[in-house]
Amino acid sequence: MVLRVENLQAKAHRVEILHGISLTVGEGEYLGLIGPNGSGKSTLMRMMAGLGKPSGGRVLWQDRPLAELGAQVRARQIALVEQQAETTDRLRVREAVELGRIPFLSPLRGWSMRDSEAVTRALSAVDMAGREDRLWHTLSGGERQRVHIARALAQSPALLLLDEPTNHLDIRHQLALLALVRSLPVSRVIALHDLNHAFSCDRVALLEGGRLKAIGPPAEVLSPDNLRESFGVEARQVRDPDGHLALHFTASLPRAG
Ligand SMILES: Nc1ncnc2c1ncn2[C@@H]1O[C@H](COP(=O)(O)OP(=O)(O)OP(=O)(O)O)[C@@H](O)[C@H]1O
Repeated sequence: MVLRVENLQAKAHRVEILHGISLTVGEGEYLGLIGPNGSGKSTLMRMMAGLGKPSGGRVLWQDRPLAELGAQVRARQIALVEQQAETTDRLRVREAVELGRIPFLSPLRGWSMRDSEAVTRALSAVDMAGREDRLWHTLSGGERQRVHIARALAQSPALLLLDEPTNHLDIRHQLALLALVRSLPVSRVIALHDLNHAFSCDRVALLEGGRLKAIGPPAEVLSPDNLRESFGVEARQVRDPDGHLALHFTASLPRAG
């Protein structure tokens, strides 16, 4: 296992947001994170990246408290793509992706071919290779999202944390991105709103009200009971002709109380 979250609690403005979450991320595992709006997915992602201080519990990276690792060491291991990540206006696409290599540079180790190759590979992976000279402010929302992901890929992390990475992306780029993420030989945690995408994860963690309600194989966690209780929808699992599971949503339920 690469990452262990132990009884994690987090507060914002004295209000408790995460209430004692415990889970692990295995080596090479693809873990989906689902839950309704405000259930704590982004907060948990940030804590897993070592950003933000827990109000209780801890996060361990390969059995060492994440808080004890220096920022540079952490950045060589863990990359986070946040939901509304922004960057400076005058940056070009390639420059934005080159930022992912900063954790590897030092006075003794300057920019090398290896760094350039990592940047080129990352740009191709997100289908932005032909647009590397474009200025940031001229990019569409989806193109910006792809550049952010390329920056994280250029970081060559052992753990990639993606907070709703398909936001802003058209369907072709959504599918291409999810196929890419699935194929990466590293540990990955991905927050998803499209629950059908969660079926391709190794395991799925369901958050509700800052608590871990369920974690396990997608078909178990995406059960009609869990979806009714956590999301307030009626849904059933169906198999397509190729044998893949998908959710069929039939109704949204009135709020209880
Ligand atoms: N800086 C903050 N100050 C106050 N409240 C916050 C802050 N950050 C998060 N929260 C609250 O914490 C809760 C969890 O937020 P979080 O963004 O982690 O949820 P989420 O599951 O990622 O939501 P979404 O699906 O809408 O992106 C929400 O109720 C949110 O309003």
